[in-house]
Amino acid sequence: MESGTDDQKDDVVGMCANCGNLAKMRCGNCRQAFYCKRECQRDHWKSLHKDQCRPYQVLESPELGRYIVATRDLKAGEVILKEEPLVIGPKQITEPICLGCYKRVDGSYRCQKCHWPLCGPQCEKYPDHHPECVVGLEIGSPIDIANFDEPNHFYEVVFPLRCLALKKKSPKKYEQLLSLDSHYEDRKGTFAYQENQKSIVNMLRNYFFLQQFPAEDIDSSEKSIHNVTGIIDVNALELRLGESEVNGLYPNFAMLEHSCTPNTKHAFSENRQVILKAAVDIKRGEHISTMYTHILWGTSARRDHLKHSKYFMCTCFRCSDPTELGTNFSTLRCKQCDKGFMLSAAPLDELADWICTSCNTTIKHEEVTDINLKLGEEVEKVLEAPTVPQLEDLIKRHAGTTVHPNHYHLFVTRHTLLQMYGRDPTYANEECMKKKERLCQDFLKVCTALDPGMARLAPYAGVALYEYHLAVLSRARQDTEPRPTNPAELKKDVETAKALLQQCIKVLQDEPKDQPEGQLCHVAQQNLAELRQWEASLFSS
Ligand SMILES: C[S@@+](CC[C@H](N)C(=O)[O-])C[C@H]1O[C@@H](n2cnc3c(N)ncnc32)[C@H](O)[C@@H]1O
Repeated sequence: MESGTDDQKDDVVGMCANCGNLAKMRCGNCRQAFYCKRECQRDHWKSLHKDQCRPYQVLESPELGRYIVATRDLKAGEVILKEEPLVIGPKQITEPICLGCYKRVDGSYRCQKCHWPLCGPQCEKYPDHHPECVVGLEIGSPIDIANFDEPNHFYEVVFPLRCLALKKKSPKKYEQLLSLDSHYEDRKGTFAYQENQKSIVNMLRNYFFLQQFPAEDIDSSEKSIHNVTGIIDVNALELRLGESEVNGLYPNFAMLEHSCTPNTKHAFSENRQVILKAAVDIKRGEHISTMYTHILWGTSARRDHLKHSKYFMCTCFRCSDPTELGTNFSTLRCKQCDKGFMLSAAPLDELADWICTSCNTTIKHEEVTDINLKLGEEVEKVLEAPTVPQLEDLIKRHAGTTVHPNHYHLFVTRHTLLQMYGRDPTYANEECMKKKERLCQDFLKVCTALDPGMARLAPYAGVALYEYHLAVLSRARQDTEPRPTNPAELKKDVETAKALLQQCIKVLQDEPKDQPEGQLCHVAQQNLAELRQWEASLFSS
């Protein structure tokens, strides 16, 4: 059914998309197509517009290249885009997986034609597997995989090969793929380029003899292969499947620009369509963004990652603000005075000094990098086999002397600690549960400041909301034996626990059902039903 016409009246007129007459009405969904009358809209919807109607348009600027803006106001949760992948395949570094269904393999079955490990005969038939099967079959080079527990370098060629094979299989898709940004010139001579030369370009050309295939079927020049690996690195999306992670290229999604406070989130359907939703309300004309890097990294780590993997320096609102939206996610303590904090004097200049907010002492950026590296190493070591006393000690020591309590290295440490209180009976007493509650509150405040729409922090916030409800409930349960001493307080706690579970479910509802976050959402739903029953039994008479 076609979308309605736009009720928002403005004075803009255009040409009817159906008959070419002067028109004042617009399609209510995209606000781009004009119509002179309802019948024209209906006819145009059926003939063309149904496949083209979308609430955004692609624009271009010298700073961003192509990017996307909303053509009408979008509500949080609204679907902006649904799209099939052009091509899908293993990530560059992966343990051996089936090239048909992407489950882990143990080597007990090999494709009868090409000898790539698969799950069984049924997976030989998947069209995804066709390109490497044809190449393997024609050339007969051995697929020499013996260890099935560690990443294997053979898989590095599969995704680029599948991209190159589109030339013959689907020239239109190949054209779409080649229209994506590869940053070929920026990549030339870089470490990634040199590594790809060995592991992908030489492998495809010399081991799989790609040049022997007709040029009209497959591009096998060094430049073409590098170009395709650049397109993958710059544009591919990661899909988490049950047993593995794979990459997919989605050409419309690839037009989204990066922001460190993205206004969209995305998920994948069972048939691997990407579904992009607004994470917050987006106004007409606003840029629509996603996030290419890690939201829980500090500014210099994020910008460095974007510079080396996506070839641009981020200048977004969060990167430009030395306090990172008031969270102090990268802030250090001043070693000269005991009250000041050190912030970058110019966060968009990676070489800038850092300056104390209280005594104006400055330090060099190298010293900041050094402090972060050392703290990162310490945190990583403790998180290998964390205990409550170790985590408490680490946070107390560093929050008191080295970094701001919200510093990103301590933030992930807190996320582990808030889950540990209450699990181990030694750390489940009243005092520990109070600490758990406070930790969850502080953690969620930072989550909300960094990512108001929970575009990326949903898994973290979902866990914190769930743990917070556990802390509140543990207090509530203490007051029920043999009968509530303070029914008003008890009621308040039960209400709070219910609200936290509801929020947890809302935050996690789009998470994949086969991943821990999706499973936690299910547990929270069950807990909420049980809690309602308990509440009814408590206050029934
Ligand atoms: C996935 S592509 C996005 C589409 C791309 N602009 C195009 O025209 O094909 C990623 C590339 O877009 C550019 N880009 C994306 N977000 C940006 C941002 N916030 N600032 C500057 N450049 C950005 C960078 O060149 C980046 O490597």
